Amino acid sequence: MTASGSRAAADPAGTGLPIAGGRETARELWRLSRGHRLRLAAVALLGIAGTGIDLIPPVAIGVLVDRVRAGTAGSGTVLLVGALMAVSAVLGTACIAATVVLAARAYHTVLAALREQLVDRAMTLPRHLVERAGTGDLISRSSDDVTAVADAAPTVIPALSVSTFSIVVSLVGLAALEWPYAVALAVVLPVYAFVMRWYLRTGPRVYRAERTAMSARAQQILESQRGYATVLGFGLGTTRHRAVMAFSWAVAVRSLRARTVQSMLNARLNLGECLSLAAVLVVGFVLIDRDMSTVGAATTAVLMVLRLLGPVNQLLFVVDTLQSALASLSRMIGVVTVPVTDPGTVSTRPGVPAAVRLRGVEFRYGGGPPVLADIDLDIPAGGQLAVVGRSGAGKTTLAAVIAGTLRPDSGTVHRPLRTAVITQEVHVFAGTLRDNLTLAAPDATDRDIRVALETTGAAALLALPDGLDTVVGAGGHSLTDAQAQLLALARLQLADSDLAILDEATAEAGSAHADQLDRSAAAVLAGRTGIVIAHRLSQAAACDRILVLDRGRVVEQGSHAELVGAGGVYAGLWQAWVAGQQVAAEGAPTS
Ligand SMILES: Nc1ncnc2c1ncn2[C@@H]1O[C@H](COP(=O)(O)OP(=O)(O)OP(=O)(O)O)[C@@H](O)[C@H]1O
Repeated sequence: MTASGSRAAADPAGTGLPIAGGRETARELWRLSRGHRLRLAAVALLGIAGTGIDLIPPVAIGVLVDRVRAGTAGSGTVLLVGALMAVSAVLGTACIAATVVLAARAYHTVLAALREQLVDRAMTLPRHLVERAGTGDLISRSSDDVTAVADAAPTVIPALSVSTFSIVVSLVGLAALEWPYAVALAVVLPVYAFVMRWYLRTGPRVYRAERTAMSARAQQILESQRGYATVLGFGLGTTRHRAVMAFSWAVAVRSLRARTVQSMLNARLNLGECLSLAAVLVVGFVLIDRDMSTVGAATTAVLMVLRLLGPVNQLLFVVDTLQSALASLSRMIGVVTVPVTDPGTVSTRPGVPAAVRLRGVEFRYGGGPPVLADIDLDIPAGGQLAVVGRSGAGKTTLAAVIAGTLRPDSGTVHRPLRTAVITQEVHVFAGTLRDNLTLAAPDATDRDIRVALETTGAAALLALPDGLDTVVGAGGHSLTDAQAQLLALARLQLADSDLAILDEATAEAGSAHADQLDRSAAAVLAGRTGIVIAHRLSQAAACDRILVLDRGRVVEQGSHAELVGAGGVYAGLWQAWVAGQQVAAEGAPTS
């Protein structure tokens, strides 16, 4: 249990889910912004206009200073300057507010689309990928990372856009005033560039380490909860507690490092601020001394720089949150951009869409020994194959490889595009009986549902307290195992897939319901290609062909009669099963 979590922490790139690179993240964001690009152009225009208007007060104050010094400032001048400042404050604020609102609309929509895609993709990720990375990683990406990006967006995006516009517009304004002022500021800018460079090198690494540690901790807690019975059964409480403590401590250490880096950023920003003001003041003094600038112009320059310091600091300050959000964003996009399937290994057979064909299939769990080897298999459209074998022979793995939830390490799998699987763990979703039945057939009418229930011998489900409106699953009416199996079979009937894979679909049945479930399974399989992972050999006998697996290899193949006649492995299993049935019948109470 501990292994997967510690591997994810030690080597996130090797065993975790993929993390998108900078280019991939930018490409995906650009793709997601489709439909909002006009709005983004409006954001840019309004931002430039707003920050431009913001320069009016420094210029007006500079003019006022010069007039006062020259003794030409009357009450009219003061009133005019005041009016200009008031108008610019109203207009500038309106423009910036519109920029922020428009940008917020754009990022909320883009983030919602990204979150939707993340959930969609998370549901269909290849199982081997999730098993290797650990579910904790996936949960952390769809919770912690989504929260980190959603929390950061309202502060980062306005700060980023307003700061960028302010810097550009102020530099142009300073150059228009007297070019040496712009040069003085430009000379100090490398200090900020240095701070930014240091931060970009340190920040992402520190934040990624913090998030990875959080993922590993989530995985530990999740595994302790899932394996609660085992933990109690083997008295592993203290060991698990220590493991969770160790992973929590790793989070604390990395969080401390992240906060230290943040404090160092603050100190360097203060240094940049002092240098900027000093540079403009010195240049102003020299220019005034040589009659190249007025005191009013120097005042304007200092006010512009003071106005600029806020946005610059804000920009560098949010780089912190921006880095953290970008790290989360690249983890979210890493999931979204996992390729949907590997077309080279699992695909539909051209010309025979409902047939199944496997050639040279080999499968290993996590690089271990082969669990399936040299599997060649043909099921014609409409044919039905039973897979039998001892426990651990590889039957479930074969079903998952054919269904496409596991990808073979080598060989090819052709299967119908529309494939549905029923596993032993039938999940009843919280919701009405109707919702549960129409999961894979959202357009089905109540009439379709009734027909499917009758065909599969599950009409008894209609007798639940509120019929199709009965709320089942967590918090609702609880179904027996046999009822849940019937529901799954009726759901599969409604989905009307070309290939149905029943993996131990009747294994949970109590003996009283076994015959009913066998009949229901036969009704579902009628008219479509079917694969039955048969533990009850009566199911195998009803199929056209039987495939016998032993330690991942096909050891026999043929019809029931052929295999019984051949006297091999299947014949032995059949004799043992028939004998077991007779003993059970003799031991059964007579009525
Ligand atoms: N997730 C997994 N990781 C590693 N090994 C696994 C995993 N799942 C199954 N195995 C191993 O693969 C082999 C085949 O397992 P599989 O469940 O496919 O057999 P099976 O024939 O369906 O067994 P059963 O009838 O008991 O369900 C077994 O040795 C099993 O321990």
